[in-house]
Amino acid sequence: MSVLELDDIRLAVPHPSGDRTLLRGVSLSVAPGEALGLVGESGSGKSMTLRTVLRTEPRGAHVTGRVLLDGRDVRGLGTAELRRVRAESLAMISQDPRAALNPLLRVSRFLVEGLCDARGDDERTATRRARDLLAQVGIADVDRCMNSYPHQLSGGMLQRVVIAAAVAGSPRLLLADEPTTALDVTTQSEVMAILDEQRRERGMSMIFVTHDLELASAVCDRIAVMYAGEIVEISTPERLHAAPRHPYTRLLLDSRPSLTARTPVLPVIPGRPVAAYEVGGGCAFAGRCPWSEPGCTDGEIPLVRDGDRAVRCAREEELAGELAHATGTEATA
Ligand SMILES: Nc1ncnc2c1ncn2[C@@H]1O[C@H](COP(=O)(O)OP(=O)(O)OP(=O)(O)O)[C@@H](O)[C@H]1O
Repeated sequence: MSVLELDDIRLAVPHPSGDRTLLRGVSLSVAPGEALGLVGESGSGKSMTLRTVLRTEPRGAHVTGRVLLDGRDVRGLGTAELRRVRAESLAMISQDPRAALNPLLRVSRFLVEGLCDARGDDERTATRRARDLLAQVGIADVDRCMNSYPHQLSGGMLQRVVIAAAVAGSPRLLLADEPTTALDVTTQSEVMAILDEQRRERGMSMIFVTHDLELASAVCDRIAVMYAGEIVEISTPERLHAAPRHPYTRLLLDSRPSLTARTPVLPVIPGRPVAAYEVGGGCAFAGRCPWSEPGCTDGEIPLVRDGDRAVRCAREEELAGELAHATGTEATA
């Protein structure tokens, strides 16, 4: 059974000019121990998807569809049960570790109180565990870290503290929303390696939200590509790179900077990203797609599954070969 299954999640928020759709039927699953990358441009709905799992969507949002965590629909849980499920089964790591820590508490208090609450540890046991956890996430000077207030630590150190707290109870599912985006490049790779190592050692599943297709490909078993509030392609990193099936994925791959090809200007995807609420009939990407035809703007285009892959493109069969071999020719500067 999947650790997480999202089944046709639709989300709309109230707006003075009428409800605005932000998610248009997101379906995905995460297997035990699996890391799923959720990739797409800014505003495509990646963070909002995670928020439906945590049930922290904007106030007044209308949500339909099912969020099954180990087979139980978290959308139907009462407050007390939701709190218990969140504490036992889910952990969130966001871009800004400072938001997760109380600025008035030393790291030791943050970790020890968390461990006492979550596991019922006494203070001595929790302190010993907190120190072990900090060592496991690569903190060299554990004493100094335990005695520090958040403002005395670097972003990289703080994110390690947040990772230590997140993995402490070995939750079933880690939700990581751009956990390294705010860090410098060297710290980014160290923190990412620690997160990856801790997750694998504890057999935890993860949804990893990022703009960075390469980073997601390095640490995830499968990648789901989002566009305008829906998933347009799911695949393994290897197959996604070798043979993307959706034009948007192809153009995302083409718009990566290359260290070897000398291009005077970086190729970009033509046009601007479309918000979910702006999408009419047919394919949301049709207006920017070099391969679109008049038929692409009609009706609803389903996400068609094929083993561990899935694609939402009306021309998927015709384009399969072409998308696999196109190399940046369709992206424009
Ligand atoms: N509280 C809110 N109320 C209304 N709309 C919101 C709210 N938060 C986000 N949105 C809108 O929802 C859409 C999806 O946002 P979301 O944060 O999920 O995107 P994202 O793919 O995670 O982008 P980014 O990579 O920039 O974080 C965007 O159009 C955004 O403007």
